Amino acid sequence: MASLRTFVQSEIRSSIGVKEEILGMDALTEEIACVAELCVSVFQGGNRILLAGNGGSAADAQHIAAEFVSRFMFDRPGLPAISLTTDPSTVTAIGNDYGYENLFSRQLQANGRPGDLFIGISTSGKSPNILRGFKTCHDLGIHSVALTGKGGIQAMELADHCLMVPSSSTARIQESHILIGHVICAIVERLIFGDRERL
Ligand SMILES: O=C(CO)[C@@H](O)[C@H](O)[C@H](O)[C@H](O)COP(=O)(O)O
Ligand SMILES: [Zn+2]
Repeated sequence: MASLRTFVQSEIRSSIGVKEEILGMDALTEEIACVAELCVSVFQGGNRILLAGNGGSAADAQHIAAEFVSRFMFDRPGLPAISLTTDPSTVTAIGNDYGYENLFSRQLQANGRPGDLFIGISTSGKSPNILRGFKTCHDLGIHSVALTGKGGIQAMELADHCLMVPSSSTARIQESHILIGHVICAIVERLIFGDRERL
């Protein structure tokens, strides 16, 4: 059996490989920039960004919301973003009373407003609670963005924008999702608060 160090190196190589592939995809890198501009117009219009995901992607949703509300690269006023995964009372009440598949659609209906933006993160692109979230956005006039992987055709069809990482590995997709999230935060922060010359 190969040494553990060889395994570590091959995992790192595989993660870099997916990111190299994204780097070469003009349509995807263009779409990432386009989603960042959408985030700017949502915030400048006085609206909010709502994020959601399951498992590791729930952590990514919280992580990105925190970058907006607190800070990313430099000090500036907070931007309104909320992760729909972080309130155990809400999560357990909806899960228990309405079913897990309604977890995000119910919260979007309760707290989303027309002009807000929902970022649904699903590596498979098949999680029912995320897909229902996109449908609810459509009904309520909420913009929607899917962060997904190669299999995320349904998510791509339901969301207004889709950032599809060219991989079928959950871990590799998640690693690229957080990279994409950070790039979007960096662009949004600079476009709203200055420092444009560094873009
Ligand atoms: O973090 C990981 C695997 O890296 C897991 O917790 C993973 O997020 C969970 O299995 C999720 O339920 C997967 O959901 P999705 O990304 O397919 O929507
Ligand atoms: Zn994980």
